[in-house]
Amino acid sequence: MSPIVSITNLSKTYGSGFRALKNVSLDIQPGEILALLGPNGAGKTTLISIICGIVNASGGSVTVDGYDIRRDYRQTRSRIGLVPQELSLGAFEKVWHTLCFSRGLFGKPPNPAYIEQVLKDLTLWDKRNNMLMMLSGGMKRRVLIGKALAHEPMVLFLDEPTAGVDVELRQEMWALVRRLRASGVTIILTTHYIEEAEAIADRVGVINQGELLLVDDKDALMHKLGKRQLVIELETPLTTLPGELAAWKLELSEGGDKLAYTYDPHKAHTGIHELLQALADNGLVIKDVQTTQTSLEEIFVKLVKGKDEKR
Ligand SMILES: Nc1ncnc2c1ncn2[C@@H]1O[C@H](COP(=O)(O)OP(=O)(O)OP(=O)(O)O)[C@@H](O)[C@H]1O
Repeated sequence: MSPIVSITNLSKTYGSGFRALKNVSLDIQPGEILALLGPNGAGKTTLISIICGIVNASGGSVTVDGYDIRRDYRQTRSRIGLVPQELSLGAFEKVWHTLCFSRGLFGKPPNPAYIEQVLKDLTLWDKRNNMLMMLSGGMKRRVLIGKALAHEPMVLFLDEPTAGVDVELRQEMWALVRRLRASGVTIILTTHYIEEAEAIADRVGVINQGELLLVDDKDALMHKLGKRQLVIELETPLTTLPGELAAWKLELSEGGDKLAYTYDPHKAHTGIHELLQALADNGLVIKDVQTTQTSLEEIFVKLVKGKDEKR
């Protein structure tokens, strides 16, 4: 399948001389949800802004559905919907009119049935005649999504869709993103929230200081870099580990009451069965057991930190 967005060696140096993007290359496949994860100032918005034609690249190229963003700007822009970070909506405009107007800007003929569907999908239908200033923050955010969808784009960019949004609304937004994907829209979102990437992305790209450190399938990333730990709580704390347990490379907690065994859950043989047997053979009585999985957050922090330390 050809990528819907293809980014090749993209660079951006702002007028101040600051290099916000350094040779970024990335292919985005139709129908996927890609999360671009990175700390403040990593270059995420710059990347999106270049693809949407708001910022000019200093080098490299981008195609959308096979069209070049510079040469075929109108073709590419009409295929893209952008939901910006900031709420930038007129106060007195009505919801329905906002979406219809936005559609018109792209030269698309009116399609009330489509706009109705978008508003229903965004659960804004009963607010269609409300002025924007009468809406809650969460509703305004959904109007921004509706505006971005009004011209039927193939690719939707969401810049920090849930920044400053409460937990309930965040879950609602995630469900909405999934529904949009199911309707065939490719979604690229930027986020600081690792749990957001973990919850909805098919692939995760990590950006730091203008560089794309990696892009990988979310599950593969967790699989490759994630580790699982079995934490065993003992009835009686230990001062030292019995030599017979050396093979498991256990970590003994400070108080001596917990043993941590790190293993690969994807291996046919994890060694847990033998470990439990060896504990019993050494007269160690287990009080409790617990398993923990490295989160995407830990993986992300390790990646970004590792890169910073090399500088
Ligand atoms: N117009 C500009 N002129 C100069 N530097 C800029 C300009 N716009 C952005 N930058 C710088 O480029 C870097 C990347 O900014 P960008 O907004 O792309 O980051 P981001 O990853 O989206 O950050 P955040 O998560 O905080 O939104 C930052 O250091 C920023 O200060």
